[in-house]
Amino acid sequence: MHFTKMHGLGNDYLYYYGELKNAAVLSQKLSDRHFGIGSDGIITISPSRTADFKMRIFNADGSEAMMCGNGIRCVGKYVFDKGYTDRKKLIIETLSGHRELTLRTIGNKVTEVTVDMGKCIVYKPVLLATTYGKVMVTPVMVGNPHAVAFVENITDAPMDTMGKELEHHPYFKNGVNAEFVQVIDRNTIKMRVWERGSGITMACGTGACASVAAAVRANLCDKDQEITVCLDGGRLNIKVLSDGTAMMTGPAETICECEVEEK
Ligand SMILES: N[C@@H](CCC[C@H](N)C(=O)O)C(=O)O
Repeated sequence: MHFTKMHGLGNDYLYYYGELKNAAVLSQKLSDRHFGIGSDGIITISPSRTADFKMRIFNADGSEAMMCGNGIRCVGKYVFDKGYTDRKKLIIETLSGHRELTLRTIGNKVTEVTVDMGKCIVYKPVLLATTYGKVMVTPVMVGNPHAVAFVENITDAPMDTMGKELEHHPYFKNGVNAEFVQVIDRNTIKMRVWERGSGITMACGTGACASVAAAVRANLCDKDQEITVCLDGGRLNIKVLSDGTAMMTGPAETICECEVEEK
């Protein structure tokens, strides 16, 4: 089996062209950073009846996700760099609907991708009790569920305690991705994430959109403005438009090609 390991700001997945029958099991095995290749999960790419391509996302624990912001940029790079398309505007089918990509290239390689991430649905903040204390979170849907908590200092963010616990908090029936956000100024935020199904990752595209949407709701950032989101793995530019649509721009990179023998 042939996989291509790619990343968007260190959020790394193994990309496979075609359908995988045992994707959930393979994702758990291959994502293991000691006994596998090491990744935050597997993403499959295949032809679509309603769009240019279809993507499916499997977290490192084998659960299937509805959407992946860093992953969808890499899908754009994958299909263009490998010659599955020569178009620079693409529609990708995901479990949360269709998303439009605009590819930027240098030579014949994609370097950066802008994605229309669809509308972010921001809910009223809620105060949740955890073993580690109470936390105010803003629930946001970006095709997948997020809980955004604003903190004073991102370096002290309780990632593997409160973040981990929030993933399975009873308030979120299907689990949640937990983001801790420090607002630096009206154009810049810092964000760290505990991802549902994968744990701490270097970056999360949907999480970055959710964080900006929550910051706009709290009047900490402005809509229709490019906001820089600083993540452990680098920076993303996010703009939340007046109708709630998030536009995300960021890099996509290929790490290596991998041959896996099924045992
Ligand atoms: N890393 C992703 C999100 C991947 C899915 C997520 N863990 C979920 O279960 O919803 C991103 O860049 O958006």
